[in-house]
Amino acid sequence: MATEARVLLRPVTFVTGNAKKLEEVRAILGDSIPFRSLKLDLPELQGEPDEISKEKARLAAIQVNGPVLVEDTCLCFNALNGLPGPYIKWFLEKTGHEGLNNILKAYEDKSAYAMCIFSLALGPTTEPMSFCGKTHGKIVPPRGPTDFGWDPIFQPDGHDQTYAEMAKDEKNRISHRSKALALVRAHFAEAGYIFQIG
Ligand SMILES: O=c1nc[nH]c2c1ncn2[C@H]1C[C@H](O)[C@@H](COP(=O)(O)OP(=O)(O)OP(=O)(O)O)O1
Ligand SMILES: [Mg+2]
Repeated sequence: MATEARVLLRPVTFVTGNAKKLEEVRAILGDSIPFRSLKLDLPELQGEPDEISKEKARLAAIQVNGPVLVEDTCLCFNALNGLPGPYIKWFLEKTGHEGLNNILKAYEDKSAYAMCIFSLALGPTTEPMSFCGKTHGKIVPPRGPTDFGWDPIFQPDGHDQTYAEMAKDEKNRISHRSKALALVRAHFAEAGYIFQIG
């Protein structure tokens, strides 16, 4: 059955307040999906990661009044059943890399996963869709440049470097963000959106 083509009159706006995320999204997507970016620090609810991301998309779609893409990133410690999860931003700000390592000193299990949930809303009245990517690894004492969040303390499985130590294109090949964006691209390929951008 042919998918109904949907015409988008505007490029998708990727809304984020985080310049490093935007840099990675640009590098990963290239020109596969026409998008522009908008810097807004959207309020984030408490709750399950999928709902937090969808709610960001709803708020962004109202502000932009057009198609939007947002994402919410979690860092989940298995010893803590997934926490800090969506609250990693505040844990990182208040306790730093050292504090995050110290929390896990109480546990033998240092395993963790990085998770990105992108949410796409085609407009202010359509229900957002989510796309989730995960990369498994472990929490280690910080190594490498400190210019992006918790990258220095996350070492993905099968690698001996932290995200921070890796070359950018290597991180982008294996990251939670690129896995989620592969699903976003597949959705765009299947949904048959047509961009009529004047
Ligand atoms: O690949 C990553 N490698 C290392 N650190 C990362 C990564 N991706 C997000 N992060 C940090 C940013 C923030 O401290 C927290 C997620 O919080 P999160 O709300 O998703 O990000 P944000 O508020 O900075 O930007 P946004 O305006 O898109 O919500 O983890
Ligand atoms: Mg945020």
